[in-house]
Amino acid sequence: MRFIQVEPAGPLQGSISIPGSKNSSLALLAAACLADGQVILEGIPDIYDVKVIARIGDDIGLRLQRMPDGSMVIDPRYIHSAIIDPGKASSFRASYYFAGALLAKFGRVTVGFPGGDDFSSRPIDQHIKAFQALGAKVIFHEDYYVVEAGRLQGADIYFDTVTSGATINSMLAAVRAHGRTNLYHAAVDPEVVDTAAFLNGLGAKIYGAGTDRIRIEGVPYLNGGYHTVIPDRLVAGAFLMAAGITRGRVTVTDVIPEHLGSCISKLIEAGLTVECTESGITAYGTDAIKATRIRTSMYPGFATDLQQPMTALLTQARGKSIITEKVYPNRFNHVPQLRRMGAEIEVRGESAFIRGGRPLAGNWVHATDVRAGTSLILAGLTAEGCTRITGVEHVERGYEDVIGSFRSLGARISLRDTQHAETAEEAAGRN
Ligand SMILES: CC(=O)N[C@H]1[C@@H](OP(=O)(O)OP(=O)(O)OC[C@H]2O[C@@H](n3ccc(=O)[nH]c3=O)[C@H](O)[C@@H]2O)O[C@H](CO)[C@@H](O)[C@@H]1O
Ligand SMILES: C=C(OP(=O)(O)O)C(=O)O
Repeated sequence: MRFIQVEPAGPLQGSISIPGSKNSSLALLAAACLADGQVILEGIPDIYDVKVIARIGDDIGLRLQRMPDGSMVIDPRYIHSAIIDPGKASSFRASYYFAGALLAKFGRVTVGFPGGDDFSSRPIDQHIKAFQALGAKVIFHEDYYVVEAGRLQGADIYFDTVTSGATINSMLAAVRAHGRTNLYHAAVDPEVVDTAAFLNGLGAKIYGAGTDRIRIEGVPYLNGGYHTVIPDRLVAGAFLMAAGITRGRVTVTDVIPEHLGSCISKLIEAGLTVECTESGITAYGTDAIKATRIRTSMYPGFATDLQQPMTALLTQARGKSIITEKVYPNRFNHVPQLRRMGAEIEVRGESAFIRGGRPLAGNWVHATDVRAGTSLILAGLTAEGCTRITGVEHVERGYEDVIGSFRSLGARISLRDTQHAETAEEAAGRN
């Protein structure tokens, strides 16, 4: 069994370039299916979820090629099937985008139910409602669903809740529908804006992305094109928090600081000094991290995906912090693991009450999901002794070269295997 080993190494220092956003990339790769020509995407991270999409591509005829410069060339012209294998679909969340993206071209799409991080119920009722509003019929089976439509017809769609996934999926389905679609109560996340920008670059007519009302005028075809994915604000935020928990100094480069507005503001509230340039952010840790209160919400609020590393940081803040999880009220799987390291955290309802300022101690802990993994790595960076984190596959869903990145900042972190409890470097040295 693989595990990540983290040992104390003092303050993290240095600068790190942030890869493309996981959540945007997953939407863009599915959106590329809508094109009628070749697409080049720059900045797609090398993560597990992207590898699964490549395997889905092999099944359905979507050609994906990683070039030596890291860009991805995607050719959707040879797609011959709109059946997404349930096993592959359920191994990540964003498989639902294939439903929206393939519907207009094929008229019938079969997709397994979405997987991804399992921290509570994650309904897709708003995706279904949008497909139905556009004239599609949705049929549910035990481990997959079928969406079919003779011809998609533009419609007015009022979301019952703000959802980035359903907003993006509705854009995908509506972009080649007949006539106008209006999305009301739409999510304003950067990933929504990025997907709209990509599609508009191919010739789509999407207006208002980034506001809560998006208008889409359907077009009969889309060209090929080129696009660079936005940087991963969630990876960037976690590195800034790592500066905080180790009392170090970390600069994240190639980011869009505006995407991290609520995160930066909370880090300052917690006592960190944060400096921004046009495309970089530097966080300076402090010996006196302050307790604070967080309520997660959809963008531009404090992201639920940054809640877990922030929980780790607040274990080191003197006093009582309260984190209230409004997006996924049960998303506290990291808390029992942090408690195994000595953190004093109590979860009541949708809130975690943290009595901070206690030293943490290394232990065997399990990453139940991608951000739980980051939370535990951060905790391990400040803990006494050795922290060993299992569930590496979850971390790999969201982070490209997590080991190399933290090491470049001075962390003592390695990927190991219980079967051969030595690192690749140690093995190389031995031979
Ligand atoms: C692949 C991807 O991009 N994942 C992100 C996406 O997930 P995901 O797309 O699943 O999240 P959404 O933005 O859709 O969810 C936001 C809220 O809407 C609710 N909801 C959503 C859809 C629906 O049909 N019905 C419904 O009630 C959810 O339960 C949640 O409370 O946004 C989440 C919220 O920022 C992030 O944590 C995930 O990292
Ligand atoms: C919840 C997350 O991912 P997914 O929606 O892909 O499960 C995440 O990235 O934190």
